[in-house]
Amino acid sequence: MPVEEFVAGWISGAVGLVLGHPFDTIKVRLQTQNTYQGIVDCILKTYRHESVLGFFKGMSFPIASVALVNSVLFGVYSNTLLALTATSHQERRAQPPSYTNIFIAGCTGGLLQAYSLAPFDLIKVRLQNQTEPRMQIGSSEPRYRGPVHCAASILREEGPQGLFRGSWALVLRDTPTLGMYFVTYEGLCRKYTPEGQNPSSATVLVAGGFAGIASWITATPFDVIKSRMQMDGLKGRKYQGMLDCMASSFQQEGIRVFFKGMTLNSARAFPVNAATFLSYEYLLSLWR
Ligand SMILES: CN(C)C(=N)NCCC[C@H](N)C(=O)O
Repeated sequence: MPVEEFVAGWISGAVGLVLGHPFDTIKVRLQTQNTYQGIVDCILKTYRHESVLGFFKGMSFPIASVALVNSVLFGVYSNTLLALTATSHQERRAQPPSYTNIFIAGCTGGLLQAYSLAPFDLIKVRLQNQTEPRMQIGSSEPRYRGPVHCAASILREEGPQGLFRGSWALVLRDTPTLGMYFVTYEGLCRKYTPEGQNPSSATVLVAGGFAGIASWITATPFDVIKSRMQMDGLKGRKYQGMLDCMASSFQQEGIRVFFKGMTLNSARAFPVNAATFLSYEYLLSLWR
């Protein structure tokens, strides 16, 4: 089993994560709190109340976990393609796999990624939603003192299953959309690359960026439900389950609720995934 894909997936994921985290914090707050009037209002309030540090809340745990999560995604994707087509990453330019096989491999990577991501993502969302400014004498103490305290509190108060709250919505968000992510990336690379050659850096950047946008636009409805399910349980249970969360969100806020955070998801997706694919392809070319 080629391990380079796992390592390249880890490093490229970390690069993308740091670039995209401020967008992600604003998006999570807009999806789960109804106190903001829009993107600009949320950015201004976060900055005034919590300084620039507010945008980076909840980032330490994803940085630690991106090794696992992104290497699972890229490693499983590439090794599933190897099993389906008997071609390694290097051979795939000369013998391009079918889009059906790329889709199946992407969905498999997405499914396994979702399971490894679930507890880390839940802790990230809980920390991102803490709006108390850090280290100010006299200000109220945030509920969680950091990722480890957050994980321990969830385990104590909500049990081990509490760490997997929202994981069904996460699986539904990531499985089909990651199939689409790799199909879009490969499709654009092939369209703008002469046959048998490797795509240029510019092509990789653009194809990666658009793959990110396409997948995040389609992922947004389940992303909203996932974030709400993850916040449920903090102050008692509001939803009976995923379907109840979908129905009551729809009843209270209309169809618009499923598109909350879509603009930010798309704006974040381009730079994050352009950087992710560029570093992934670059690292694999170094080890060839
Ligand atoms: C639509 N979804 C869930 C994705 N495209 N996921 C792939 C993750 C890529 C990158 N780390 C990111 O956060 O955009």
